[in-house]
Amino acid sequence: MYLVTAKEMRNLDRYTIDHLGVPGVVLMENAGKAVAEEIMHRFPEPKTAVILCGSGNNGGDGWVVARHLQFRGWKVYLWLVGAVEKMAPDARVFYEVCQRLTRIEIDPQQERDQLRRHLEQADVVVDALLGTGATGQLRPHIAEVVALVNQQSKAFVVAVDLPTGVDADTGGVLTEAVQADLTVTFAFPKWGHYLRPGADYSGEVKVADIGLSPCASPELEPSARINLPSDWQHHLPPRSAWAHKGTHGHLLVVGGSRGMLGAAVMAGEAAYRTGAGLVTITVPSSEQLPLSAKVTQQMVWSWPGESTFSPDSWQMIEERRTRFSAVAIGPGLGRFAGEADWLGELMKRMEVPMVLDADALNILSDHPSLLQKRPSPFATVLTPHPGEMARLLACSVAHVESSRRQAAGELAQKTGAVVVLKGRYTIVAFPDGKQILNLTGSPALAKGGAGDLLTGMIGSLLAQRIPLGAAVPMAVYLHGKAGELAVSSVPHSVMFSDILSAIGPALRQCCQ
Ligand SMILES: NC(=O)C1=CN([C@@H]2O[C@H](COP(=O)(O)OP(=O)(O)OC[C@H]3O[C@@H](n4cnc5c(N)ncnc54)[C@H](O)[C@@H]3O)[C@@H](O)[C@H]2O)[C@H](O)CC1
Ligand SMILES: [K+]
Repeated sequence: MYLVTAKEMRNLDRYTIDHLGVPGVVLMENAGKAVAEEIMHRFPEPKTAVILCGSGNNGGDGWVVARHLQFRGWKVYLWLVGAVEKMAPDARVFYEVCQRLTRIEIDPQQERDQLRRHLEQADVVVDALLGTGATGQLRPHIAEVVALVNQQSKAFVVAVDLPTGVDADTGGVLTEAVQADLTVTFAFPKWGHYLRPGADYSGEVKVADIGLSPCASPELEPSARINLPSDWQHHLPPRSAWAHKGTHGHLLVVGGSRGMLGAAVMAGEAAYRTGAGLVTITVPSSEQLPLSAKVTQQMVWSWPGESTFSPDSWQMIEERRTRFSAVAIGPGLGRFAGEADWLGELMKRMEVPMVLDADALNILSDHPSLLQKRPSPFATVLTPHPGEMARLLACSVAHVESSRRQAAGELAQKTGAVVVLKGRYTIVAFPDGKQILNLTGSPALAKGGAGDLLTGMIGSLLAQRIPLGAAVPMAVYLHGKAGELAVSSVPHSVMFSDILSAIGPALRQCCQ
């Protein structure tokens, strides 16, 4: 499923209407009917609705909603918040239909008390004021109505396409926004539904098919998609009875400096749970004994070094590096003298797909040119959380969080790496500009170790030679799904072991 900007949506709209010749009023009828049906699905018995319509096509959808509800016995209070003479032509068609059906309140400022009375009676409020056509700060007459809607607390608020006041592309709030319980959007979800604060105003998001062309042509193809198993599940076929431990790749996990062994162990365990045939963890030689006491299934390989990695010991890598089909660097890596040369040399010598996380990312922040050492065509995946992203982009965390889509895209295009910007609704950004938004996840993942698990899962699927474009979104989806399935009682008490145990059930749900 695509995830679109307002411009991409308009392009698809225009293609369907102008090129294919589907009348806009047909799309509008389908849109409004879809909203009415979602409302009646939640309220099977006729109730009272206040429907607030702007003068654009978002308002046009609102007139259609009003007609369908009224035909099904609802008491409908209809308000035009805008100027009739400025009404969009398609909207006008349905406005005039409603005029023949019922009284329409025209909203001059002095009618606020009447609007308050209607809102007090409402079981449902439909926000059809502004949709993807909103630009700039809300004009005062709209902002005042938004405030009135948010002041009432009884009604179930349904936003048409977008909550009025939410920017379709950034999720930013234009002055203020309607706090919706449900948003019914059309054809494809918009970025604003899943970027804060827009995500918080959208409530539950339902996508309605209104008969829009799925995708007109390559140049009209949106650049983003929602992460769905249907896009990659065929890359993880059932296991062959003839498989052996060498069949499913060998991941090398590099990390686990003194006091941080657990991170490397969690990454390694997650890699096995996600299907890797073999997993080796390499730690500084001083940590080999304690690590060996902590692990059973992972193999342990000691790297010369006292508590951290000795930067000049490449003999063994040359002897063993061809055993591995992917490498994950970072879980519990720590910082150490000579780190940049060490990481650069490792990135150069490991001619396999690589995932970099945690302190490997922090070293990169200080030495961005290290990425140029990566031999082509071997893929590199960076998995920053917002703090690491801020360091990589030399900006503030607040800036990253207020422009997640742009930040992830910028780093991917600048580095040529695949970027996984973690957080609620993780974004996977590819160097070619394509992006994937992931909707799975749970507050249970907001704990130490969750990132290490994801690193191991990405490394595991890369080690299994699953194509990059499938391996990364698959791991991100499964990680979030495991976080959901791990919650047996409350998210507060979930341990990494619960998430680890839930990887199998998540795989079964998505890939069998
Ligand atoms: N395929 C589809 O997605 C369909 C979508 N439909 C609906 O159409 C709107 C987009 O309609 P559009 O006319 O382009 O814009 P809006 O109605 O969202 O708003 C334009 C309207 O609002 C005024 N305005 C703009 N900015 C502001 C502001 N900051 N403050 C106040 N007023 C503002 C502007 O002057 C216009 O009057 C989409 O969201 C869907 O709901 C189609 O109905 C069906 C196909
Ligand atoms: K709206």
